[in-house]
Amino acid sequence: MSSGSSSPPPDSFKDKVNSVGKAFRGLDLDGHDLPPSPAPSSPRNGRKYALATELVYTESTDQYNASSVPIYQSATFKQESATGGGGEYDYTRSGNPTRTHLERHLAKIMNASRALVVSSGMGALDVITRLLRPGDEVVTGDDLYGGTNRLLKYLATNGGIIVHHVDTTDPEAVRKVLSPKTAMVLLESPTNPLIKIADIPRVSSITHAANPSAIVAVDNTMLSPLLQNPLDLGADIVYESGTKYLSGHHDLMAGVLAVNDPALGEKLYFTINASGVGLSPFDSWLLLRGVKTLGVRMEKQQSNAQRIAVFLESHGFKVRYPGLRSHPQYDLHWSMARGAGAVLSFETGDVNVSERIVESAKLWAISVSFGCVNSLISMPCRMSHASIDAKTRAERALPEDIIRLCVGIEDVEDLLDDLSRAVSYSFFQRRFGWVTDLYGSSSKQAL
Ligand SMILES: Cc1ncc(COP(=O)(O)O)c(C=O)c1O
Ligand SMILES: N[C@@H](CCSC[C@H](N)C(=O)O)C(=O)O
Repeated sequence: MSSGSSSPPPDSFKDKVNSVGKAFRGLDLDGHDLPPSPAPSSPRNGRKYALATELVYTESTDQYNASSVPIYQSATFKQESATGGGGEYDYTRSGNPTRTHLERHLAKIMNASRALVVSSGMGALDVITRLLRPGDEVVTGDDLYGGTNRLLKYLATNGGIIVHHVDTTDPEAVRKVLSPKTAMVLLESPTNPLIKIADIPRVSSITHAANPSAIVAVDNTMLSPLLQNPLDLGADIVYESGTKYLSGHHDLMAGVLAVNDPALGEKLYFTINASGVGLSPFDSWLLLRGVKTLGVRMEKQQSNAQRIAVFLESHGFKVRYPGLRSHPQYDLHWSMARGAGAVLSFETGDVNVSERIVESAKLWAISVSFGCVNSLISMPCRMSHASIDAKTRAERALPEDIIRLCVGIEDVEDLLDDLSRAVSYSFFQRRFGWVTDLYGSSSKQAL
């Protein structure tokens, strides 16, 4: 149902689900939904195997060859002398063996010479923004995660940084605001939640041409290193929220930064040590454990997401997902990435209907975040992006009725069945408001 439409979707949702299901099982959707040739992964930094293998494979550094790297739950490390002689570590804020093991593993997967892990995705962005000085200019998107927007707004208000929000799907729009004062271009691709795609190679090259010292930083949270490696596409820094796909179970908060320039890596490390945001040993261990299953999780999450996107689109909804040919930047996306991820959004044309859908779905938890094994449903304008004020949301054309789905690894028929019932019920309710108890009486808690 595209924005503004008022007619409800067809009644026989379950039948439609089944017919879409049959078609998809045969992967017979006129080639619409399979990428022609996904961007290749370019193995570097000693990687010997395919990425899915490298995710699992880690060299043991443990004296007992433990299969699972130990959690060095120690704040301090004894030294051999008072004059600085001693081991590699002195204090966990400065470095910890469990964290180092994770960082080396991530550097390999992210095609980086150095990766660093911190206490959250926002912590990673904060470390990056410490590279800025008052008077510097930042160019970024007009669709951004709400927390990113909030931190940039804070820096613009309190830190003397000038922030330009432009449509980063248009490299010319970026070029127009570049100046000798541009210190950073900050991209999300795909964006959260409008799933807009930036041409990372093009934006990187025009940025570096305009100002060789400007840094291109890319937030890769929406895809993970399994599906896209921005450092290979011209970016100087890639960062992501490890809270999402990398960990995959919503049981920790983490942020990851990766670079290929050693001097830049040192600057970032300096801030992490100076400000004390390095990831704890236990969370480092948990994240390492999560990363090992990224390949299988992502495979299932993406195939589920594809089915759901096709289903919604086949019922007339405006669906934003780079796995659909209808995505306006489908070819660009697949020239940079090896998958579409498992986050999609769609509009209903009516905020109340959207709210009803979100609240009626039982299997889909109403929750912020994404990349987790269980499926989530949310209304960004009320939740993850509520910190962007309503006026700004309207100026940036963020639809109030937009629903974001973050698809997990459940049985896809269950997900489709639950979603289609929630959708049918909500449109039915809008049309015949006097029927109140057909479906909504069983709350999520009843599950
Ligand atoms: C695209 C994106 N970047 C960064 C973040 C920040 O990550 P974290 O919640 O781990 O701080 C989030 C979500 O929170 C996000 O969606
Ligand atoms: N209350 C939090 C909301 C976190 S949103 C998390 C995630 N990035 C998402 O997009 O769902 C906040 O204000 O930061």
